[in-house]
Amino acid sequence: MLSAYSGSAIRSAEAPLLDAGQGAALMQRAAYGLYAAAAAELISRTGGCYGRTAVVLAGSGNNAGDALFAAARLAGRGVRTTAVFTSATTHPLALAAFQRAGGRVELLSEATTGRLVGSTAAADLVIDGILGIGGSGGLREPAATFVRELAAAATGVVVACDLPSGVDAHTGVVNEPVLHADLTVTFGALKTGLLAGPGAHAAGRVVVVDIGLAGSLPEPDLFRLEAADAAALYRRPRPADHKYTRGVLGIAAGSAMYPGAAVLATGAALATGLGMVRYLGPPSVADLVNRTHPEAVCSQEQVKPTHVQAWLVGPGADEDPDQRRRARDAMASGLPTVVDAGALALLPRRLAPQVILTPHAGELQAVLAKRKVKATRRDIEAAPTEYARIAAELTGATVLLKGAVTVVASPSGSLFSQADATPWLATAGSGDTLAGILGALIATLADDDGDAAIERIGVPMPDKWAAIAAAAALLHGLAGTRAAGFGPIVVSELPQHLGAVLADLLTAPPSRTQFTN
Ligand SMILES: NC(=O)C1=CN([C@@H]2O[C@H](COP(=O)(O)OP(=O)(O)OC[C@H]3O[C@@H](n4cnc5c(N)ncnc54)[C@H](OP(=O)(O)O)[C@@H]3O)[C@@H](O)[C@H]2O)[C@@H](O)CC1
Ligand SMILES: [K+]
Repeated sequence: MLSAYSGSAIRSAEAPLLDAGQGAALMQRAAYGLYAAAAAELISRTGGCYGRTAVVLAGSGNNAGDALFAAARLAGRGVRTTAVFTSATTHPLALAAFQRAGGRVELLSEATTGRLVGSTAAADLVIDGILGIGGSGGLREPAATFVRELAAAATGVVVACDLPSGVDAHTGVVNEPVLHADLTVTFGALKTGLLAGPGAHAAGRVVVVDIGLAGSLPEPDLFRLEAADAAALYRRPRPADHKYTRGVLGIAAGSAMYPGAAVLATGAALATGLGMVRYLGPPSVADLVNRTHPEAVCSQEQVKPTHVQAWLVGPGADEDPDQRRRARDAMASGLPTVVDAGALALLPRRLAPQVILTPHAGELQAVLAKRKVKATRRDIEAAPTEYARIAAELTGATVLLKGAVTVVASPSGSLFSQADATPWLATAGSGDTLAGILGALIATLADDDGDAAIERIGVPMPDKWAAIAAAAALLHGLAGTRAAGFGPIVVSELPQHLGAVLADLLTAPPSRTQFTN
């Protein structure tokens, strides 16, 4: 599991080391890590270092200090380095080291912007050292115009120092213009803004350089599950199991108008693996589910007499009054329940953490509007962690906000983010399969064995449902990525790919990694 921290958490972890006079040593560790990663990137893209060109974009603070010390080391390997200063002052010792190593200096101004955009775009490597965790809001002029024009040009490889300048370290909000990085080299620990929101896309691949903060870090601000965590969380069948001990999921999905949603959710739940799916819905849809998935037990029952460990309600349920009643009863049942699509319009005032809402940004907008929180869809897409957290707080439910990076907020305040999906998954029916996967996971992990699995992966118990939701997003993303390897995704085929993903995960547990996005 990856853990990420806000900028202020990193600052407080650094504080005792700075008080002990280790500031310069911290910067040297950061600069060496940046140099080594940038050199490796340059070599892999251009075949070497000697004679290549690099431009460092340098601001006024320690972020520029890291970047200039790293550039001085690159100059020592024969890289022709230039620093473009966006402000009249900078880190004096780093500037001196950079100039001693032969680096050239340019000052950005209105008059020099056009020329410097041209020379920076032509360089083999650009290191973005304008702002780090000391930045607030968007870039100021003249840096803003320079970066806007540079971002529109084709550049060599872009390496961000600590984080892309203009990305909010805490929320991942991108204050445009931001130079998107191919690689972000971040110091001490992952920053929340590199794993969440649009910041995750601006950061590219992320490498963490250990500068010795590990012992001083507080509780993480955000988690990301890795494939190894999903494998550790997954409940494998045991010799003494029968269909009722493995977990039964009740699905009240689909309607005469949208029967396919029931088929997709059922198929995904079955492919995830569980004891049984009980399907409740109109006869015509039950008939279709029976024909496509004969192992599902179909009926027109209501929620109350149905024996299940968990519920999935909402996909394709439309205005069907029986399905609406089932959705309301499932939410009131006290059982773990996935609430998707149409059922999101039926939420009672207050829910519990084992109820997991799975909106996209538009649906979350409607959920929030009913609770007097005004936000446009764009606001939510720009700051998904903030709005998911507000929704979890206001409803008491766990909230999985679907998006390019999926965010899960626990009503305890914890956050997860998963970036396993491929854009190919943005297609009708995809959400129904995610709901089915999540439904199967909550049905199989509802009991004490589920609690033990949560302990095994090191997640605090109040965040059990959020972690399971994150695991569902991860499995859905991996299955989608695998499916997209064969071209555009046909969602009804996703369960087959999910089966293959699970087979790999469960037979050869994947190794853990420090690289993300
Ligand atoms: N602490 C340590 O020892 C270590 C720190 N490390 C490194 O230091 C980085 C943090 O450095 P930092 O604190 O100096 O801030 P930094 O991000 O360089 O910003 C500089 C200044 O920019 C200004 N500014 C703010 N917003 C702005 C805007 N929108 N547009 C333009 N300017 C803006 C603001 O000054 P202002 O002009 O507002 O007075 C601010 O003070 C960290 O990310 C890591 O790389 C590592 O080496 C490990 C050891
Ligand atoms: K930066």
